[in-house]
Amino acid sequence: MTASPVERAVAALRAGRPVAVGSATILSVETATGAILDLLDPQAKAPLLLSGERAAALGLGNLREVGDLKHAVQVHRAPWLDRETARSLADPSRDFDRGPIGPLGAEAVRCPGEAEAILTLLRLAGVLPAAWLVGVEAEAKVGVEAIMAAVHAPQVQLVTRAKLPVEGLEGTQIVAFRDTGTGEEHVALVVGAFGGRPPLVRLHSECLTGDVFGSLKCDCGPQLKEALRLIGAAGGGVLLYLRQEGRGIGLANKLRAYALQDRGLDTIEANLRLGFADDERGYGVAAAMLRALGVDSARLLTNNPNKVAGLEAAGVHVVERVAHHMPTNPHNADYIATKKAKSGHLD
Ligand SMILES: Nc1nc2c(ncn2[C@@H]2O[C@H](COP(=O)(O)OP(=O)(O)OP(=O)(O)O)[C@@H](O)[C@H]2O)c(=O)[nH]1
Ligand SMILES: [Zn+2]
Repeated sequence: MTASPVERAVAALRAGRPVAVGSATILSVETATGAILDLLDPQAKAPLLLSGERAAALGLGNLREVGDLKHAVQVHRAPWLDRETARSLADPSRDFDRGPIGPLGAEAVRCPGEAEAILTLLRLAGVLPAAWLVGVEAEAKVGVEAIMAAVHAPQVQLVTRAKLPVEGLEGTQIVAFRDTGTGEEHVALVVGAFGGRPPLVRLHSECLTGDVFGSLKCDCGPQLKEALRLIGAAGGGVLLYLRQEGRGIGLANKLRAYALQDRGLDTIEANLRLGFADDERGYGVAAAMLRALGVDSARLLTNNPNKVAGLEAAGVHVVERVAHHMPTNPHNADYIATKKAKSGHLD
C-alpha cells in the first residue's frame, strides 16, 4: 500500500523536513534542526505560525493586528527571535522559568483555512502546534483539502480479522483497520455474536499511561476492563480501540500536558496552554469502522455527549447512552470533576 500525501507529510514533519501545505512551506518548530533552518532560511526571515490558543496564552490577543484569536497567528521575525526563543514561544514548559519575551509583533494569518490545515497536520504528527513559514519549495506536498478531508471525512480499510481470546472473553475477535487518509491503525474487538438488537459499543480512546501502566491520573484503564466485561455480560458487542492518545494530541504532547498539570493547571487549561483545543478527537473514524463491521446503530457506553453526537453526525444511530462511571481515587478526582464542569461529561 502506498502512503497517502497526508501520511508522507506527517513523516516529513516528524523528521524535521519541509512540507508544502497549499501555498506555504513549513518546518516544525519542534523537529527542525539548526542546520535545516540555516539551509532553508539563510537570512533568518521566516515568520512563526502559532495556534490561536497558544497566542492567547502568550498574551498576543492584546495586539490590535491579531484580532480575536479564533484563528492562527503569524509572529513577525525579529533579530532576537532565534531558534531557541521560537522553541520557548511554542513550548509552555518554559513559560514558568524564562523571563519575559518581547517585544513581539504579530498579526492574524491571511489565510485561516490554510493555517488550520497546517496546525492539523502538526497535530497528526504529534509535535507542538508551531511552524516556521519558510519561503522555499518542498519535496513533500499536501493540499489543504486533503488534510481537512482526512480528518473530517475519514475512510477506513478493513485490513484483517483474527481470533483473540482475552481474559474472560475467549470467543473475541480482533479486527485491524487502516485510516486511508492519515495511515493511522485502529482496532476493533468484536465480542460474541450480536444480531437483532443494537449491540453495546464502547469507543475507547488510547491512553498508554492508563491502559498499560495503570496510571491513577485518569480512569481509562478501569473503563477499558469494565467495558469489555459489560459487553461480555450483554452477550456481545464491539469495543473500538481508537489511536487518539491524549484526546487526539499524541503521547508526547499529553505528557507535556501532564507536566503542566504538575505545575497546577487542570486538564483543559494544560491543552490550551500547549496550543491545542481541549479535545481534538473526531468520531468519524469510529463510525466508519462500525459501518464496516455492519453496525449502523448502537447502545453506546459513555459519559461523553460528543461521542454520541459524533457517531450520529457520521450516520451511526445511538439508540441509547449507557453511563460508564468508575470509582474515583485521590489522583483522578479533580480530573473527573473538571470533565464534568468544563467538558459537559454526563452523570
Ligand atoms: N490531553 C489530555 N488527554 C488526557 C488526559 N487524561 C486522559 N487523557 C486522554 O483522554 C482520553 C480519554 O478521554 P476521557 O475524557 O477520559 O473519556 P472520554 O473518552 O471522553 O469519555 P467516556 O466515554 O465517558 O469515557 C484518552 O485519549 C486519554 O489519553 C489529560 O490530562 N490531558
Ligand atoms: Zn487515561
